[in-house]
Amino acid sequence: MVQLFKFLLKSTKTPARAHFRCNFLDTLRLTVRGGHGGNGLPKYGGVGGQGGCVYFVAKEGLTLRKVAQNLREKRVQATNGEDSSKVSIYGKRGMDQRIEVPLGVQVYDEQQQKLLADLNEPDSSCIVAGGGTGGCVGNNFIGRPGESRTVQLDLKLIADVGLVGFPNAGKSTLLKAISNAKPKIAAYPFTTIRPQVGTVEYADLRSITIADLPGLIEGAHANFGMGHKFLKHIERTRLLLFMVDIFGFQLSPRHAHRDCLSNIYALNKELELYDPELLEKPCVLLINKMDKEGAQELLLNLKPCLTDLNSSLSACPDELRPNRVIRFKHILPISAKNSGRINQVKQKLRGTLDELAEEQLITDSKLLKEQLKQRVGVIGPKVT
Ligand SMILES: Nc1nc2c(ncn2[C@@H]2O[C@H](COP(=O)(O)OP(=O)(O)OP(=O)(O)O)[C@@H](O)[C@H]2O)c(=O)[nH]1
Repeated sequence: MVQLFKFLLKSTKTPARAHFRCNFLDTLRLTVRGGHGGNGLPKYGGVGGQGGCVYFVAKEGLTLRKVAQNLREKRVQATNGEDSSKVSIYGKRGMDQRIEVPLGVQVYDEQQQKLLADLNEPDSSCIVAGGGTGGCVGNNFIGRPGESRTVQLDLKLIADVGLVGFPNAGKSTLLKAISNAKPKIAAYPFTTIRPQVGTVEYADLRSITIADLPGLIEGAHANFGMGHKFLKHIERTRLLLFMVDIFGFQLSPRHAHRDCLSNIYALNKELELYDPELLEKPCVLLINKMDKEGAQELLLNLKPCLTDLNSSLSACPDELRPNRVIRFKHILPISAKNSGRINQVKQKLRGTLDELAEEQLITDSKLLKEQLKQRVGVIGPKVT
């Protein structure tokens, strides 16, 4: 009986709505310190060992949560250099501290508000706290302290496609239908409370990654809802996939109902307010829930506006009107729930990404040719 009561009391202690707590960690603060330089030995001209340094290495498949679990104290210190001695005139160098961090991490110096490194290549590394120099003639044989700073690790997901849309548009349903991801789907807004990444596979064994970036609502730029907490992840995507509900969206009874066209402008505006450069990326628009009754009629009315979003801008409410309207490469009406036209979405995404890669290749080769020409101009025979 006592055991039963103990169990019941224990179970009531579990915080309510545990599934709402976001396990996704995308920032982490660490204090790092390089090792102190060892002291020299003036009598014999001995030099102290240099302090070890702290450095980060980017690794695929790691999460910031894992890093945080491994470094519970959030403090990393490299070991000190050894003092010079009669038996070892040159003191041993201190041991370096190697910290593996997830790929896509940006490292900021908290005090100086300065970007120290952008680790977006596998195995790329950066020294975040150098070791102090060992004692020698130059410093009166007194070892110097190592660098010390507080760094902020800011993780930005790297995905080919960024999926953006207001809550309940059907983003998770699409992600589930198109990729290997298993997101939670429900008929209420904010079901997805952290970014989800899925991989889409193609018959030629190539694959692309799609990140569902939730929490975007009208006014997110003014920090409404989750604000732009997750929108930062979009910066590293190559293609933006917008999704809207053909029937529009209403956040709550207190908010106005926005029709599909207003939602397209509202998404455009939110992204523009966050970073206008995002609108330079190739964009694809999906109009979802086409299986529902009345959807075809709505689409028919919407079609003239979709073909020229600029000319319909005058009908857009002032607060939603963007300065620059997105030019969508493709606009596809779909039904994510019934997998209607999902294959077409897959092909369009792949086609657009392939085109983008080709353009990049051409620009790169042009740049390379230009650099070669310049180099030949400097070291090659002079052309008269
Ligand atoms: N009829 C119909 N319903 C759909 C379709 N796609 C999604 N839904 C429904 O719309 C609701 C919301 O879908 P989600 O996939 O959770 O939407 P979401 O955009 O991920 O929503 P958040 O998690 O709030 O960001 C669910 O009840 C889905 O079953 C569709 O093509 N047709």
